[in-house]
Amino acid sequence: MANQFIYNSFQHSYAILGTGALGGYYGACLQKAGLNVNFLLHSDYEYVKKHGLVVESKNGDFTLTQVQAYPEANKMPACDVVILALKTTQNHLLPQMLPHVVKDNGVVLVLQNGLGVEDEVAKIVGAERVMGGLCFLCSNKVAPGHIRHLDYGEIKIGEYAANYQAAGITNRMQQIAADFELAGIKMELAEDLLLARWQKLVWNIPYNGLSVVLDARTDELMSNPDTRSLVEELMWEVVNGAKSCDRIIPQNFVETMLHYTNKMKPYRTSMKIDYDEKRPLEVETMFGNPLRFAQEKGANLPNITMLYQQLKFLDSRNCN
Ligand SMILES: NC(=O)C1=CN([C@@H]2O[C@H](COP(=O)(O)OP(=O)(O)OC[C@H]3O[C@@H](n4cnc5c(N)ncnc54)[C@H](OP(=O)(O)O)[C@@H]3O)[C@@H](O)[C@H]2O)C=CC1
Ligand SMILES: CC(C)(CO)C(=O)C(=O)O
Repeated sequence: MANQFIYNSFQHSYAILGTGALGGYYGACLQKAGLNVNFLLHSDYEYVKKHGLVVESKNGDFTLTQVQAYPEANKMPACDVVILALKTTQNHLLPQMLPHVVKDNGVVLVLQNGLGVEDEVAKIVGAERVMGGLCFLCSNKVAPGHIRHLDYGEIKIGEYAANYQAAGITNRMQQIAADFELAGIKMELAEDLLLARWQKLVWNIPYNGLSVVLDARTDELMSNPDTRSLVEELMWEVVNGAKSCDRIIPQNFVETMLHYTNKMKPYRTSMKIDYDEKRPLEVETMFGNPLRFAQEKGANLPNITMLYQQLKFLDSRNCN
């Protein structure tokens, strides 16, 4: 809902850990709106330091000729909000990166896909300094310092509490949402982060997984009756996984996700892009962790288990 949040005159400082498709897009939008944003770069640090960031977007292209770019997290200033936008396959770096870059009263906002990352981050910075967010975004990094935003962009954020207990709506969530809304990003507040994460998996588990295993785009998976029914079966298994964790995904949610994907432009999922580029897949956070959460509650998810095993095989062969 546009302008839902009253803007607080105190503006947060932001750190973007991972200036790629997602972090580069949201970070650039925040800077363009006048916020203080610090970017952690990797392979294109020198390039971005010199030339800035280019964003091609369906909402209008823009260039930031100067950005506060850093080659290492421990050279960044401590910030109010640290946006975690690395691929989850790089999360082993977090114990070195996070303690320095988040202020004592700051917060790490995990914008990665999957499940269970907030638990890991809480072990490093404490549960009271963790929030999560689900991004309904189609964006790619297409060249050094060059982000292409293809579609959507809404973010649903939720507070984290130990063991993913529902934590309700807080003042700081509203303040962060106000910053993003100022930057033109549509925001939603979730009372229950675990439910929101399971709901996002209703999309990610079938499409990210099948796109790799079957070498297919979303439109191909939807137009063939066999794969269309496989997608739906996987979605219902995710709904069952959520149920095992006492989270009820409404019946019509599966229909909504199928309809949403039918309306999407043909899309190569991020996992498929990673596979094609021979990068490691986010298989543990997107498949392994949801399976482990459900298994701990005694639930058996056979189709997702099979997809997980196939993806692990493909991933290990692809990266060797
Ligand atoms: N892209 C999208 O539309 C969406 C993405 N997501 C999720 O967001 C997360 C990020 O994905 P996405 O932005 O697509 O991924 P990208 O690969 O585009 O971005 C990740 C960035 O992290 C950087 N990076 C890698 N290693 C390091 C390091 N050691 N130090 C600093 N930076 C590093 C990479 O730099 P370099 O390239 O130079 O190595 C890259 O720019 C994932 O969990 C994804 O599933 C969720 C919804 C939509
Ligand atoms: C559904 C989609 C494609 C965009 O909202 C997405 O969330 C993803 O690629 O992870």
